[in-house]
Amino acid sequence: MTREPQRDSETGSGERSEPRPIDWTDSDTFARALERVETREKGNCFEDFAEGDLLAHDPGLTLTRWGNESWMSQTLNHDPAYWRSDAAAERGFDEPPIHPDYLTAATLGITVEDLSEKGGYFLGRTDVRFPGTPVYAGTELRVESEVVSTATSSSRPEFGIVTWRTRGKDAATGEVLCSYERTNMIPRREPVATDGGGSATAADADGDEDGSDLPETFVTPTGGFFEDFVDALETAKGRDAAVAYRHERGRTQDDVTVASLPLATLNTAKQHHNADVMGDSPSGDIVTYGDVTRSTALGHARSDERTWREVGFDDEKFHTFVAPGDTVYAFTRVLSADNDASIDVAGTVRFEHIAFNQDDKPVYSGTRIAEIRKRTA
Ligand SMILES: C/C(=C\C(=O)SCCNC(=O)CCNC(=O)[C@H](O)C(C)(C)COP(=O)(O)OP(=O)(O)OC[C@H]1O[C@@H](n2cnc3c(N)ncnc32)[C@H](O)[C@@H]1OP(=O)(O)O)C(=O)O
Repeated sequence: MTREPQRDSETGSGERSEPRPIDWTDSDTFARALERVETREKGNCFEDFAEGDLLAHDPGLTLTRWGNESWMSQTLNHDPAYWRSDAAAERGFDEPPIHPDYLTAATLGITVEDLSEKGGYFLGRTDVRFPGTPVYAGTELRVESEVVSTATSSSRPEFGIVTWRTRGKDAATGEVLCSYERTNMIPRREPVATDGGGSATAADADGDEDGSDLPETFVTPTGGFFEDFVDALETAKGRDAAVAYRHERGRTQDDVTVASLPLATLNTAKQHHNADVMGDSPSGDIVTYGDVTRSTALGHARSDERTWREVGFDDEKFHTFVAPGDTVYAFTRVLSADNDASIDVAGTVRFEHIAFNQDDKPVYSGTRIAEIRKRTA
């Protein structure tokens, strides 16, 4: 069978001509080519975001038992209701559900490609709520974000600060399962002139560095039930005292926590899996996904309490990097305990949790509202 010769678009000769061969294995040739070609960039810069913009994120994710169990096991979250069907039934669940931590991490992971893949830093998050829980394995997640604000960073001219409101929805019903407001530092295409400001350090904000603004006494609850938190707060009341304690467990960061867990949530932030690029960054290495750090600290805290239900999280901040080899520990302060939970068998406790590293440096802080089981229930 004969075929019509295709016209060559460059020569018009009528003969098909292959592109000129290039020896890509010659390292000089290849290096010069890399210098001259354009890079097909990923992600958006600060200038690409404007207040009120709506973004529907393309990636979707089916929340699976495997994803949930990987996340929860690697971050030491062992609440039986998320692992055992009898414990789940006792808590009123049809089966072990998807944990709010994994739901939060998956909701955020899906957004990274559009919101923060360009780089920068996850600074903080607030108003994390779960209006649609319980969520079960098999639920398909769709996520959308709205730009709440954009601001110039006075201390870092090469970055801007962007806040988004994100909602993770059940793709089948449209019900909002998880929502929060998150703030990142995002690289600018063009640096701006700033006052060179620089904000106060944690030490400035917190008062004396030697800890002299600390209370005289720290009270530790005698157990993990709601009544134990009430009693400890009662003991501290009217004295120069706080209910605060550290948790014994630590989790050293490894390939699984630093790279595998974020990738399993479709989080494409190069911070977690591109050691080549991150070698030249301020951290000098890949860093742990903020949600892994936070879940790990919360896992340590939950191991010392009888959690009934997670209600929400506020004022979350990421203070410094966590890198492979670093160990994540946790410290908890109990802020209040009120008998106003959604169910009689539990009470509401508000905690402040600090994740810290092997050098006792805080890496994450945030407040948490959780319903804690009553001993008398
Ligand atoms: C997801 C995801 C990525 C990740 O998960 S990365 C891992 C988690 N995040 C981190 O490891 C970041 C840890 N933080 C740091 O290392 C430092 O905070 C950082 C980013 C190097 C900044 O250090 P600075 O000392 O420069 O910090 P400042 O406290 O002065 O903050 C710089 C400016 O940001 C403003 N800011 C800070 N926190 C918030 C906040 N929660 N909300 C709004 N604005 C905030 C602060 O006021 C400073 O503003 P200036 O105008 O003074 O510049 C992913 O990629 O999505």
